[in-house]
Amino acid sequence: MSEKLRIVVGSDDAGHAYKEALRKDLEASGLVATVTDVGVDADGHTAYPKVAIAAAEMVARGEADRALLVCGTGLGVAIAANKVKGVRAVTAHDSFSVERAVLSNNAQVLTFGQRVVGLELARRLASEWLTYRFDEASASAAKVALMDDYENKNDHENQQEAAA
Ligand SMILES: O=C[C@H](O)[C@H](O)COP(=O)(O)O
Repeated sequence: MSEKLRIVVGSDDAGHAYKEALRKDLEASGLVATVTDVGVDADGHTAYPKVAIAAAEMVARGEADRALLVCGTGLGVAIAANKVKGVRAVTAHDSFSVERAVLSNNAQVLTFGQRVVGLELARRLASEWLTYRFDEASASAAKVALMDDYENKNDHENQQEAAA
């Protein structure tokens, strides 16, 4: 098995219970090096974009390998995490999508909806997720690179416009 993963977990209040359960599973996993919890705590009411962006920024800075985020649907935290440059976040509630999120899309962020998926399925999907590693030599790598190219090109053009 590849190197152990550094994982950041986060949720809003709608995803708090699942985030707590998943964090405990991750902490007990032999495939995980570290778990960082960016909230919320039991009394927390931080809006989902703030938590998701904080977690995704840790991934973008290289402080975490992956993030596992939970909100009511999983959608809001995915949308917010995808605003962070270099981050690919997906919501996936089935086994095949979780596998392909890593092997096809090199997504570093997986999100669940506490109001959508059962807890035991979410726990199983998270444990499967830990076993996958993106293969930079695979045919999928060139497709992922197209997204990075687009993001970097836009960034460069925006910087040039700002400087003009
Ligand atoms: O995507 C958003 C989440 O589901 C969130 O937990 C709930 O958001 P809402 O309160 O705006 O419906």
